[in-house]
Amino acid sequence: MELELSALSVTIDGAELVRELDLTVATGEVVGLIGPNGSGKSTVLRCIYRALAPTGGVIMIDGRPIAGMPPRATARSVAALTQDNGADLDFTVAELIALGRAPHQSGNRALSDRERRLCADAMERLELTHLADRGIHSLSGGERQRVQLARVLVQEPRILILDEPTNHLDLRHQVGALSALRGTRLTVLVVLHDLNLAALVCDRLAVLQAGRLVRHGSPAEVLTESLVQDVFGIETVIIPHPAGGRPQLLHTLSDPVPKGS
Ligand SMILES: Nc1ncnc2c1ncn2[C@@H]1O[C@H](COP(=O)(O)OP(=O)(O)OP(=O)(O)O)[C@@H](O)[C@H]1O
Repeated sequence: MELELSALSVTIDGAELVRELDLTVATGEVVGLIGPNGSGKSTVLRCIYRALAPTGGVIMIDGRPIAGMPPRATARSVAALTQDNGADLDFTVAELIALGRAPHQSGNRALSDRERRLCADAMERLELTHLADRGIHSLSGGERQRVQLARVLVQEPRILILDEPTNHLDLRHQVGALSALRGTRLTVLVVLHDLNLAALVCDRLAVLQAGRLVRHGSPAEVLTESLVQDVFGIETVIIPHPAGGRPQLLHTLSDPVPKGS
């Protein structure tokens, strides 16, 4: 399924949070949305999973505007892992993951054998099987984030919208989760702050600055030292990864201000 944003704009209380954004994510492509804090990344995602109505432009799935689709139909195609996925109720891990099947169910039907296998596979893939009966509120931040990832995977969406899906994960789980993402062959739009991981996992990157798309293209086209300086305001050295050649950033800390100055 293809996701297309055309002239997407969001204005709230006179502030233009997103301006005339054009972006297409082709079927099976992983596109990373990057940019500094407050540049509008989550606002764009919120429009796609319909938590926010854009004030201009159109969002289309396979050429059909989502604004006219029944919410349940959108929920069957689009799964979102957001910054505010916190579960209020103290579900167990197994129960919360099974909730991913809700858009496919009617009434209180029990999970089918296939659906139970799907949940068990997702728990295994994200190393959660041993936590199946634990309450969500007793988990660490990283464990909870892996549960939410398992929930969106069992939803079997065609399009995945992910807002910083790895920000609570340790390095091994970050690499594991993003490797799993590449293996899903889903259409993915993902916000990532770690530009090195974004360069490794994404087919293309789109850079937002103050609500505008300022650059998009392959990681090698986008991640240049001048772009990082202009958009993020830091000096960095960019080298090709020894395996595969994707750009990787080497940071330098600024000199500390001498004491007494
Ligand atoms: N409902 C709202 N009313 C007013 N301003 C808002 C609202 N929602 C978001 N904003 C502002 O819009 C800007 C973009 O917010 P957004 O959350 O999209 O940024 P972001 O790029 O995802 O940032 P971060 O990297 O910090 O998560 C921010 O300045 C934010 O304060």
